[in-house]
Amino acid sequence: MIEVKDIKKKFGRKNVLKGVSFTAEKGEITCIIGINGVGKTTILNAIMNLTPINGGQILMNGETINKNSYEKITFIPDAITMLPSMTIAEAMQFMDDFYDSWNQDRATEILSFFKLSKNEKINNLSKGNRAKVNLLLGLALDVDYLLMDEPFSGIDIFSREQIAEVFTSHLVEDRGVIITTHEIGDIEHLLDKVVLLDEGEVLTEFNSEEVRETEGKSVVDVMREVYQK
Ligand SMILES: Nc1ncnc2c1ncn2[C@@H]1O[C@H](COP(=O)(O)OP(=O)(O)OP(=O)(O)O)[C@@H](O)[C@H]1O
Repeated sequence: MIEVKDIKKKFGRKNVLKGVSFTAEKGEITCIIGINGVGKTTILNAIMNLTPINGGQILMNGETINKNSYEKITFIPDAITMLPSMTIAEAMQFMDDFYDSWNQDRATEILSFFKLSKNEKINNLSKGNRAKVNLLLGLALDVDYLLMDEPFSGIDIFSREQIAEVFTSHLVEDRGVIITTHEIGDIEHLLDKVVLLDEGEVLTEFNSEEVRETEGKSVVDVMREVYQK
């Protein structure tokens, strides 16, 4: 489990995170929802130790997150970080050379699932296909936790549907996934847990299935209630 406990982050005088807490379990998809600029990426960066925090704690399996923990987590940013002149095959080779946890069989499986041709240059890919390659490069690592920044943002409905399918497949089964989004749209059914952020604070954290069963409410219903207060 990843536990984010009362983390605080300031940029200059701006209090971006004012004491954010939530947990993300293995085998579940946790979604951090909030409008643009609310601090979603900052939370992921804090978990990855890419930005120093001004207070609070981040634990993984009960221990303060540390160098060893990062062998079990991967961060998939919202845009591909490989050189655009690389082919997909070259990007995969790069990952293979760089990471012990790279799983070539899984990469090949995702490649064919997305119907991507590995000789295509990243530069020449559509936005949707670039998002898929980005996802592939993260998903093919054998790690317990995947952090994904806006994996559905700005891509067409067909690519969204294909990416959504991956989230319900064995490719993420048993792993803990944290995704961020500012629009819940058609991904609601994928989520186990929802964390609603506003003005640097968590407004509520809930299990979407539970709320659906016990209160008959969708995630969007809860969002309307909480944000329109
Ligand atoms: N390195 C930085 N220096 C100064 N301010 C920053 C820095 N990084 C982020 N911020 C500010 O912190 C706030 C939160 O940014 P963040 O990128 O975490 O938001 P977000 O919720 O992920 O937004 P989006 O949905 O647009 O990606 C914003 O106001 C942003 O301008």
